[in-house]
Amino acid sequence: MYLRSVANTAPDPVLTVKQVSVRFGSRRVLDNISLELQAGDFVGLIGPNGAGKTTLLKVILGLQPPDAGKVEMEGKVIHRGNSRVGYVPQKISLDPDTPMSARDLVALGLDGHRWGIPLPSRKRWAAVDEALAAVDALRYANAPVGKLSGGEQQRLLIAQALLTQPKLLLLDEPLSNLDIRSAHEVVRLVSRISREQNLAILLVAHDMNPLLGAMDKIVYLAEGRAAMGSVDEVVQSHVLSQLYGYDVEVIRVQGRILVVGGEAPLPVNQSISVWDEALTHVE
Ligand SMILES: Nc1ncnc2c1ncn2[C@@H]1O[C@H](COP(=O)(O)OP(=O)(O)OP(=O)(O)O)[C@@H](O)[C@H]1O
Repeated sequence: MYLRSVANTAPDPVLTVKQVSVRFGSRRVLDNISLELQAGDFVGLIGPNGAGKTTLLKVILGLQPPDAGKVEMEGKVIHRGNSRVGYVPQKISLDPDTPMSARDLVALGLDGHRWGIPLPSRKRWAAVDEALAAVDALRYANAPVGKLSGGEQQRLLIAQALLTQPKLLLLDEPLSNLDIRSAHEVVRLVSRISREQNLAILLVAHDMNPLLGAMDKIVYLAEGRAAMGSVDEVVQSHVLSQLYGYDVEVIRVQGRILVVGGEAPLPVNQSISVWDEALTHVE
């Protein structure tokens, strides 16, 4: 009886991905992927180029129907345009002369929404300013967006995605094009928002290093397969070798993690890409 009542009160995970597979032609890009995110989880979705990270985000957003499996938000099958899912796509480049203030850019998060019932003006701007405050961007709210740094622009895009008060925030490569310092600032910001708003966050990156110590869990994707757990559980030579399908080695140097390819019985360009990643890490 006790066990039953505990089971009944356990909240549904915010996001459940169940045995999802996606094929493009004869190529299986996602192969039986399962993962769960609870409220407040900050999870890094890590993997080399072409591993299927963006495809997985598209499945979660309802933009890419899976060939097998399903995705649920709080126990209900997801649908396209769910206002409870915030999404920041891969970096949009803003023309330096874009005639728009930072505040206006964030406000597009309200106007662009499919349920966009216009809020009374005062409420609307209060919501925009709240989102700007959440990402520490109020001080440049009136600045022209095109003149802001990459890190500042990234904060605005996150603020825009927060406007619909999502339960789940998907960030596709928000750290690419940022220098190390700005990347760490964005990671700290995202980690804080996740805690303060009890928001589940899935952040895509090809380099896990800026996220070490900040993410609660990692989902490592390679060759269409995924392993989820703590960094210590997942980022081990034998776990990653199983995902890649050939021997890779995990090396820890001065607090950084390198994944290097060993004898790869795969096309040369794929093994080189693993080495490239390692070389990028040591730069
Ligand atoms: N609509 C599509 N039709 C055919 N192939 C596709 C399609 N979308 C993606 N792919 C292929 O699926 C693979 C995974 O792509 P995806 O963009 O999901 O990878 P990724 O891990 O996000 O890579 P990156 O880090 O380079 O952005 C790639 O080989 C890509 O070319």
